[in-house]
Amino acid sequence: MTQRVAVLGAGKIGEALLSGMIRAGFSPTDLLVTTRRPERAEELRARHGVEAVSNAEAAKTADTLILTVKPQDMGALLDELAPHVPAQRLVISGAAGITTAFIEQRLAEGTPVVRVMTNTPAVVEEAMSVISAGTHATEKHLVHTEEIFNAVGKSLRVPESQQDAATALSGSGPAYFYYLVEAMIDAGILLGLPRAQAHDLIVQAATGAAVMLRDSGEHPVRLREAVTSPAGTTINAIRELEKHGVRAALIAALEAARDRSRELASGNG
Ligand SMILES: NC(=O)C1=CN([C@@H]2O[C@H](COP(=O)(O)OP(=O)(O)OC[C@H]3O[C@@H](n4cnc5c(N)ncnc54)[C@H](O)[C@@H]3O)[C@@H](O)[C@H]2O)C=CC1
Ligand SMILES: O=C(O)[C@@H]1CCC=N1
Repeated sequence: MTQRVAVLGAGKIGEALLSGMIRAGFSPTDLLVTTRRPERAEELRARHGVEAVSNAEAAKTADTLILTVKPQDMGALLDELAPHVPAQRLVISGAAGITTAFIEQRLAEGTPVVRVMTNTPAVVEEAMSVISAGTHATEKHLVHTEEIFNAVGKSLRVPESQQDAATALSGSGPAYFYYLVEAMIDAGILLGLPRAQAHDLIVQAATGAAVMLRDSGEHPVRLREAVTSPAGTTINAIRELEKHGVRAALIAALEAARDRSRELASGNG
């Protein structure tokens, strides 16, 4: 049986998911999107061949609803959807912080809800999507959610109590790496390299390091030790990183992201 999937609030994450699903073999005719602006709907139609409908129409006709609006917009969207979502529709939330309980309280009793935290590498099928079941979501609902999110990368099931931490690690994670790359490009400029060259050197170093982290089976400490020669260059850099508290800064940063995810649970921003 064909399953219709609707992406409600198709912005950056919604479109990344949509395009990944289509590349993975979902038919655009089985996909619906909703947007706030008509121009955005037209853009998505032109790029992906998907139909844009109202939120109420999506709720009535799709078997699975994926909500990819900002946490602060979730309450209003759920209020709009509530009269139209038939019992037993699978509702998947992709919003940071918003709990399955928040959604369950606003929809019909017994609605299966799944919470997912994915990330932007979905656009290159390298997402990490962290999945948790709400009160009424069954194994079948989790498997269906995995089918969707595995189209754009890897997935992992976790208890919902770990979602805020997962958001801090993998949801926001790409931003930390971009930030580090940006800072290292600046360092290249300081050392006298042209910007384009500094960019290429650091991006390739990052890509190589990422592939080794993923494929070598080695612990990151071992990989770093292999780069760090006695009385060599790398240890001088590491000493500066330690002196400036970079490890402690990263731990504090991720803790702050986790705390913000918890705050967003209220849906009030
Ligand atoms: N950007 C990221 O790296 C990640 C974002 N997320 C989560 O994904 C969600 C979306 O984030 P982005 O895609 O970055 O934001 P975005 O702003 O690009 O997309 C949200 C879209 O929802 C639309 N929208 C809002 N209310 C609507 C309504 N009532 N009906 C129809 N459309 C509506 C907005 O017009 C916008 O286009 C957020 O909840 C965020 O926490 C999750 C993982 C990573
Ligand atoms: O910054 C945010 O709130 C979203 C959620 C995870 C990544 N971006």
